[in-house]
Order: sequence, then structure tokens, then C-alpha cells
Amino acid sequence: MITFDDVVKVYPGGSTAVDHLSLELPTGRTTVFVGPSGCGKTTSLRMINRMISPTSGRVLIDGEDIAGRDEALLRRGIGYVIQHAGLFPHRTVLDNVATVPMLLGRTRRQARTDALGLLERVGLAPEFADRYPAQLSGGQQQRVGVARALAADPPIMLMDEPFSAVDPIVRAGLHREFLRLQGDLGKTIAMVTHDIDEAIKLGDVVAIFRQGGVLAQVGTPRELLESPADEFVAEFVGRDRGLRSLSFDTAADLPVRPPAEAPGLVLDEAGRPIGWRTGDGIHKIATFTSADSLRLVTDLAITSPTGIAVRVTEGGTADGIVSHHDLVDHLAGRKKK
Ligand SMILES: Nc1ncnc2c1ncn2[C@@H]1O[C@H](COP(=O)(O)OP(=O)(O)OP(=O)(O)O)[C@@H](O)[C@H]1O
Repeated sequence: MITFDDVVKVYPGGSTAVDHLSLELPTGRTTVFVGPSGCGKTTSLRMINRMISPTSGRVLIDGEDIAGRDEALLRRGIGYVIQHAGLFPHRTVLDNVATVPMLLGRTRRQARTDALGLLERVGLAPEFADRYPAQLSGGQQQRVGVARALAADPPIMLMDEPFSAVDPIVRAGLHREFLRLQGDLGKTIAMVTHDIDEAIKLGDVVAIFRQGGVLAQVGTPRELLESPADEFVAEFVGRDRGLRSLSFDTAADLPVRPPAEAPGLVLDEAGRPIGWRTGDGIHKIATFTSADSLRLVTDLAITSPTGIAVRVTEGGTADGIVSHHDLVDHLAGRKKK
């Protein structure tokens, strides 16, 4: 666990970048620091590897104040990924990843073999290994940056806006890979972003900062969406937070009615939905299973030409329907509980 214990950082010139921060980052989990520009996210992150030292207060790793730790040893256990990847431009991709393990005493051969394995883990084909960073796309460079930070197998990873320099489609791919990789590796990760959607998607814990380096709220994404502490947090997580919080609930408890009650639902002989019959022909149908989120079900009901979403079994047979009226009733009842 990483602990911020009443940490203050005042830069020379008097600006308070971090104001009495007390926060715990659980081991093996991703904690995301999010907030508007200049609210002290990067400063807080860099205090974990002592690139910046607190003006007062302590940062502890597993209960030990890092101020007393040897800096080089401390950083060996902490990977660091930054925006634009920060790769060595005159070294090949493979050497970028292999450099740190070599510095740590691995043989060149072993380090290069490990590096190839890491590149594969972050989704880069071996043919990229001999290229130089400038010959890669932004998303590919970012993957190399992640592989390089993982090369020394540090238990802690600091990531400062790692995915912000790429376009939304590439970013969505990197997010999926991040979640898969973190699912396998279970590192203790502190990540900075200014994008609340990214924070909610990737964070187990999200810490929202406000101007002046003050922690506005810390909690799970669900807690932040369902019970924002104040107006600032409510505004920051977005007006559509109610709808977004439906992503965290599955349709498992959603009451459904028999498919036969849906006018215009066309099924094949096996009972699998084919489409909606309306005045102008058969419309494509999208379905959900009980494992899908209430957000998806709501979306399906709203976009369906009949206002009805159809549930299917794992085998694809229609086994229930829910209208948007049913959904509203269910959501209203759920809120009262
Ligand atoms: N080296 C420095 N000297 C003086 N002031 C600094 C220094 N670094 C940062 N600051 C100030 O401290 C405050 C917090 O900066 P920090 O970079 O931690 O914010 P941030 O939330 O990461 O911002 P951004 O999202 O824009 O990167 C800002 O007001 C910034 O101007």
C-alpha cells in the first residue's frame, strides 16, 4: 500500500500544489488521480518515486517512510510511464525495453529475450522490435513505453497521462489492453489523467482533485457516480452520471416478460430473434443477456424501434423482454431500496 500522510507541497514562489493530502493507494489495484489542469496530480504522483519531495508530511510504501529509502533502490521497484512514451530515440524498440534489465544485471541475451516477450504482452508484433521509436505510431510508442516500464517487473507503476496523446479509437484499444494486462499482473498503479471517463474505466479507486491541490473526493467509480460529495465532484463526473452508474449493475435481477408479449418480434424456429417487424419491413435487432449491464439494456430499449429490449440465453434463444417503461419502473424501485 502507498500512503500519503498529510502531504503538502509548496513550490518556491509560494504556490501550493498539494494541500494536506491524505490518501491510501491499495496494493495490486489501480488508483487514478483526476482533476482539472494544475490541481497537483503530477506533483502527487512524482512524490511516490521521490522525483519531488514533500514540503511536509510523509509518503509511505507498506508503512515505511520513503524519505529514508535509497533513491536508486526505491526507483528500481517503481516503473514510470509518461505521455508520448519518452523513449530513447536512437535505440531500437527492443533495446528501449531491454536497457533497464541490462542495467540491473541481466545478460544482453536474456534481457532481449525478455523484452521480446514483453512486447508481445503489450500487443506488439516481433517485427517492430528492430524499428526506432520515430518509425512507430503514437499508440505503438505508448505500448513500448508500458513494456519498458514493466521490464524490471516493478511492483509499483506510475503512469502520467499514459494514453492522452493518441486518438480515441487507439486509446480505447490501449484501455482494453491495460485492463487485460493489469488483470494478469496486479501491479500497484498510480495513474494521472484529466479525463474522468478514463478514470472511471480504469480505476479501482479514483481520487478527484480540485484547484489548489485539494483532494475533493476519493472512492470507487461507482461511489463517485452514485454519491458525489459536493457540487464540484457532481459537475466533474458529469451530468449523465446516473445513466453511467448503470454500467456497474447487471441485468441479472431485471424482471422480464415473456417474448410472446412483444408485438412485432420475429423469431426463427429455434426461438432466436431475427428482427422487429414494423410498417416498413424487418429491422435489425440487438439483444442482451443477464450478464450485460443495465446501461446496455437501457440503450437497447431506447434505440429499438418498438421501445423494447430482448433478452437471450447463452444459446441465443429469446427468453424475456423489457420495455423502456418497465425499465424506468425498475430503476425507480431500485433507487428507493
Ligand atoms: N517546478 C515547479 N515550480 C513551481 N510551480 C510548479 C512547479 N511544478 C508545478 N507547479 C505548479 O504546481 C501546481 C500543480 O502542478 P501539477 O503539474 O502537479 O498539476 P497537474 O494537476 O498535474 O496539472 P496538469 O493536468 O496540467 O498536468 C500548478 O499550479 C503548477 O503551476
